[in-house]
Amino acid sequence: MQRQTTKKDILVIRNFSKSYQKGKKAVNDLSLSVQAGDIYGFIGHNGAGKTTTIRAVAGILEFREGEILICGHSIQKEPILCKSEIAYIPDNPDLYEYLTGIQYLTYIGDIFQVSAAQKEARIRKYSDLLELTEHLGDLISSYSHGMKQKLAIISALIHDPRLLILDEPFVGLDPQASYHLKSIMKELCDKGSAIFFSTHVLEVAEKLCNKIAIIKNGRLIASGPTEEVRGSSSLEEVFLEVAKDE
Ligand SMILES: Nc1ncnc2c1ncn2[C@@H]1O[C@H](COP(=O)(O)OP(=O)(O)OP(=O)(O)O)[C@@H](O)[C@H]1O
Repeated sequence: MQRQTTKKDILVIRNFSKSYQKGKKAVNDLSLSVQAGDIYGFIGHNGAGKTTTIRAVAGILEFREGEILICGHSIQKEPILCKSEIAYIPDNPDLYEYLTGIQYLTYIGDIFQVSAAQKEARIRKYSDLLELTEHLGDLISSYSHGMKQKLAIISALIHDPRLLILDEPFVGLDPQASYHLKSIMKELCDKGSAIFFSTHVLEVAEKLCNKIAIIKNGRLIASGPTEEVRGSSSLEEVFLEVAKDE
């Protein structure tokens, strides 16, 4: 019998499949759930199907097989409602280069109808933390890759999302920014939100995540609490073992 969703379920993926080409499934019958307070790491080899899953969860990739629920609502049937609850940071954020940092953040805050006071407070808090405040008046086109990533992170936090979805968030961030991002992730989850993110950095996944899913050739091959997935080995050992070709 299919498990009912509970109030704590922030993200439920049920039997999700996606093919780009006929006859070849990029993701095959994937099911998992992310609950309030979870920092859920999604790991797998190149081409395993992580970004495909993440883009479907974020509501920017159409699919016909399976269902994805955000706080109990279908991303296909109620996309606007779902998108008001989530924030998605792709691996290579596409920002409006002709805006300044502050113009961009204000614009994103307005789209999510965040009050002026909350917008200002969150922009100040996260820009200070990520040391971007002094650059907010500059055009985004002048930003380095890491600065653009920081801006994307701040913009994702402006509406205090229930679900933060990140694709390879630590690539390109300096150690200090990585440290602050990890503390932001923990803080968000302590407040009852949830995080679902892909990474190739297994040490980070092992330390940061209370739950892990491993995907291989489009199929989920392990998922659950990090200690259970890891068993008595390190996550790296488990990953290398399951990544071997059958
Ligand atoms: N737009 C697309 N058109 C056709 N095939 C695609 C497309 N996007 C992804 N694929 C294929 O789907 C499969 C899964 O790709 P996906 O990008 O989801 O993997 P990934 O786990 O995110 O990989 P990586 O770690 O390299 O980012 C791969 O075989 C890939 O070639």
